[in-house]
Amino acid sequence: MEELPSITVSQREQFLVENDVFGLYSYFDACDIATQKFLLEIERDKQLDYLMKGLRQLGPSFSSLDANRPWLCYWILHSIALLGDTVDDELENNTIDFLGRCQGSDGGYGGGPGQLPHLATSYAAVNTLVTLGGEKALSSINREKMSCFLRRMKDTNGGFRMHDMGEMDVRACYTAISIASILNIKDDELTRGLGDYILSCQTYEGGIGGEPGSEAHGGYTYCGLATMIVINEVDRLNLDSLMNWVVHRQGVEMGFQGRTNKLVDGCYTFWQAAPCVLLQRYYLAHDLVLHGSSHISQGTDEDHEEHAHDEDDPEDSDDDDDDSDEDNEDFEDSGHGHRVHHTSTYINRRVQPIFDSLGLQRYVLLCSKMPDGGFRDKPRKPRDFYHTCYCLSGLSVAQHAWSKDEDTPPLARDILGSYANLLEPVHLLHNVVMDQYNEAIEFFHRAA
Ligand SMILES: CC(C)=CCC/C(C)=C/CC/C(C)=C/COP(=O)(O)OP(=O)(O)O
Ligand SMILES: [Zn+2]
Repeated sequence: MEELPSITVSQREQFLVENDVFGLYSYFDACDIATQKFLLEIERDKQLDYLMKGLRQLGPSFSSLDANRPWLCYWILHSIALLGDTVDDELENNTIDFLGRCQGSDGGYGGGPGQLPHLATSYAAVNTLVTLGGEKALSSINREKMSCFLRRMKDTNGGFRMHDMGEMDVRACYTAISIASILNIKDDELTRGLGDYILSCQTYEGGIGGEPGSEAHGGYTYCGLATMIVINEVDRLNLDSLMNWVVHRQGVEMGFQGRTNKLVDGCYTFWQAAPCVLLQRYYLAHDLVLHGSSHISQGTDEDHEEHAHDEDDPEDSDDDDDDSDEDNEDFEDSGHGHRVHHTSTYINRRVQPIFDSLGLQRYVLLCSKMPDGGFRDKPRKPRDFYHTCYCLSGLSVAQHAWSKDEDTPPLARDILGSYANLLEPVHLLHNVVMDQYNEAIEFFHRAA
């Protein structure tokens, strides 16, 4: 008897995931329009309910995250901010007090009160306080001591360690430089040799690994690229190969994988889509040509139509060829508190994303979104706050990817599902919502 060809464990896992994902897409395609609309809804109330409950009280299974408590604050509060909501005064004050107790006497924030200061939890704490905003939250950060902590983490080879005697990697570089940039304490001492270190982590594939010699990975690629942009050395990277690597991480499921030959995962919606947008905007701003691609230029995105905006899309009646760049107040109320912008207003400030933005939104909304709120990695996985934060962050990046700059709002056709799905825009280098970022920058500029 002829032997069946054997498949590897990885091939089998990939096959099972594709089966689940395509099963969900086929189910969606077979539904009537009303059900489809419902399935694509972000369901803000359910999201907020899941998030608010988590911020107030977590069950015993979360004890394993005891060294990550500022991260839980950030994942939850940033998700709430992306949804355009805020917490009440009591929750806000409790969060500020709690993070104050995580702040070490020699600077930086630990994973909980009395724990060793660590760069990752310091980044989470600072981003949480920036997300809360206001005098009390922002002034609770001891900038002088944070500056000492960052200097202590700096290594002579240019990189940073995660904590005293800790490991050195691209995450540490990014978290240190993101904190320093937001708090307005970045200087030559912190940036010296940093570009050399990140450069040594770019691999033959084009992406960036965690440390020299490690495999390229989406999480580290985001960290490395964002760091190079913040320190103004991004042109030292091989940008063409980085671009090539990152766009090819979007697979047949339409979500992103973290590294070559690995499975799709909702959290990479942010870690991989943000570098795509950062690179595309950098290429556009510097008049660089993307080799091997015709769609990076100022597309009028005709093929965008085919992804089905439905009958309530106000774009359908518009003249897409109008390239007027005037702010002609050409909007209407979507009925969800958002104002829908028409193509004619913003066409010159729009671009065809270098990844399939609507496909990515479809993966997040149909495969990662859970019926009772929260988001997950992939079908059959449970929801969690990390994936909720990065699925929502990535969804926001995908929705806003059609704009050449942060000031151009998305059109209805950029958003999969109703315009009520529109999320707040994030600052791509720090992953805090734009308004909160602007407030913090102003505050720490005055504090200097
Ligand atoms: C700001 C900050 C601290 C950023 C962290 C960035 C980040 C997500 C790094 C990823 C770390 C990593 C090697 C995951 C691989 O896990 P895996 O092998 O379970 O997943 P995979 O199969 O998808 O690669
Ligand atoms: Zn994940």
